[in-house]
Amino acid sequence: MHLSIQSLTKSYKKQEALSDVSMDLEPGIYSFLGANGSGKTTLMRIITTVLRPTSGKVLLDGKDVFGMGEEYRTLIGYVPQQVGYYPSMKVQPFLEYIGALKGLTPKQCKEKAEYWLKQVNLYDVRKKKIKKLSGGMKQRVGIAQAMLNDPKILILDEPTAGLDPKERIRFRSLIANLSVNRIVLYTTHIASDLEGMTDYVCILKKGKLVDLDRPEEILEELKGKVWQAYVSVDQLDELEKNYKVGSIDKVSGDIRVRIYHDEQPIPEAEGIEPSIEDIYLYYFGEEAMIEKVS
Ligand SMILES: Nc1ncnc2c1ncn2[C@@H]1O[C@H](COP(=O)(O)OP(=O)(O)OP(=O)(O)O)[C@@H](O)[C@H]1O
Repeated sequence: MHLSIQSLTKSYKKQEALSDVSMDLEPGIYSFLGANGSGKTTLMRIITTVLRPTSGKVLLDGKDVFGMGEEYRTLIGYVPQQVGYYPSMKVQPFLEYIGALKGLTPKQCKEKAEYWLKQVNLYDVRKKKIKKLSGGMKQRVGIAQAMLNDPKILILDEPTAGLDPKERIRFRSLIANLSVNRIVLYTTHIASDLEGMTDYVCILKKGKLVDLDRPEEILEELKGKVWQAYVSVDQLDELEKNYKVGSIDKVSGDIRVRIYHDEQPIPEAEGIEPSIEDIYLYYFGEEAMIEKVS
């Protein structure tokens, strides 16, 4: 299975949300990292065919997915960013209802609902109302409903938003299990979501794909560009004006900062090994700082 995204561009009236994005995807996990408004949701919605691009194509094994209709939609499982999921319905009846909408027989609906409830570890709460579940549980209901027809392409938009650290870990292992023989795409703006969970990182910035590589390759690219220094408050102000600065903390009275720059920014800065958290700050330092201030 091969999903080819070719020169996708999407313009909304005045705004270009995606600009000439191309990539080739094989089974595995792809995480799309980007600041707010970088075009992640727009790209996911085009891949699901919910949204048409202004130009460009999405091909599955050489066929244009917009011409495949139902044949393509049965291969797709989509977990959108915010879903209501009928709060007063109980978990299993909800899944069976979605199964029916997807064209499964009543017997298949029951079997598939029970199978996926076990897979996502929700079997014990199958008789509870959806509104009574935690954020992480609702997220898993979303995954179960997307998996009912065994899609070959699973798309999750911001699946870890609102999850606590334990739920995030659970989510990671669930996704790792699901990615065998499937293309799994998920969007995030949380760098730690990449840790030990993704095969490829796709970095979207202002609608453009600026990098697509294995996380270890991206870390390799950052080598020599991540610096650490101990500074005073005045120096910190100065640094923030001139450089991308991240993870500021106090260490026995001094302020420890990480600075992202292709060359040594100040003489007292020492080069350090890049970590997964640095990927986000390196690419989106400016936006991260704006978010912090606003
Ligand atoms: N229906 C729309 N009409 C007009 N502009 C839109 C529409 N949907 C998205 N945009 C704009 O397109 C750009 C990309 O939006 P998109 O939702 O794809 O980004 P995102 O990376 O998913 O952001 P977020 O993390 O905030 O969800 C943004 O500037 C957004 O304001």
